Amino acid sequence: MESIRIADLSKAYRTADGEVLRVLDGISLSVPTGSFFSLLGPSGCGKSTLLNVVAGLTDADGGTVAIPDDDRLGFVFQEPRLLEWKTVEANLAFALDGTDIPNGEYDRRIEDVLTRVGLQNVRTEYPRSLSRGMQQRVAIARAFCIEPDVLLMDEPFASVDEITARELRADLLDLWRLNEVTVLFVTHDIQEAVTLSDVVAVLSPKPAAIDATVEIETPRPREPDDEATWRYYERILSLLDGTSRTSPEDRR
Ligand SMILES: Nc1ncnc2c1ncn2[C@@H]1O[C@H](COP(=O)(O)OP(=O)(O)OP(=O)(O)O)[C@@H](O)[C@H]1O
Repeated sequence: MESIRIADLSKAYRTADGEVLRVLDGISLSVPTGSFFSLLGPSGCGKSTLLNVVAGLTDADGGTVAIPDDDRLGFVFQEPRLLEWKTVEANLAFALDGTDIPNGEYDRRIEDVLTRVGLQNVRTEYPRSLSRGMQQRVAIARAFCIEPDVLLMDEPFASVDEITARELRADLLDLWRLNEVTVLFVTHDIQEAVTLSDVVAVLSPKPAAIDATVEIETPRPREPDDEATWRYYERILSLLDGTSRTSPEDRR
């Protein structure tokens, strides 16, 4: 079963000086239901554009994205994007308002998810009184409180320190397992992709095409300095560098 099917997606932007900037070039991929699937590529290659097209926030020029009609989508971006004038619990309730989840369930869901990410004590705080890492934790809780079928994440840990990022990655994996959600995760960090993912799709520089998909087969939890993690790291780095020929095993 698959949750997201992308076929032959293309996209170009027109720059301020009228030039055409081709960003996506015939992207096709299939994201299995319940998998943790990463899109990895160099800065500026078109990862966010691809995720935004999947999210329906940007129109493609060609190709299709298919997600089952009744699937609920959640988002987490690099910035927490919390509503500053609402408390933590009100931010989560606002996300729930956008769904058909009955009001009577809000309290339990908010309490559950905040407890899971260790934020039950800041339920009535405003975002400004929280650290950046805690704000991003709230953003993750907000995404999970609606119990999404598909979660789209755009470099969610790129703007927090590495210690916090490690904690957040562990929390994310716990929530992913518990909720059986399909995650499509954008990153340019190879170790992050390897430690988290079932599958890493390696994108070429823009216009982005899928250069290879690599299945990460080692059991979790995976540490950044595990030998197996390093082996995958080297393999993916060489794919990104283009220093090694893509093996038939990688090119699917
Ligand atoms: N609305 C837009 N209009 C014109 N050009 C754009 C627009 N959005 C993105 N671009 C350009 O398209 C290219 C791909 O951008 P995108 O943000 O999708 O890449 P990315 O891989 O996510 O980059 P990063 O890793 O740096 O976030 C970049 O050159 C960017 O400047």
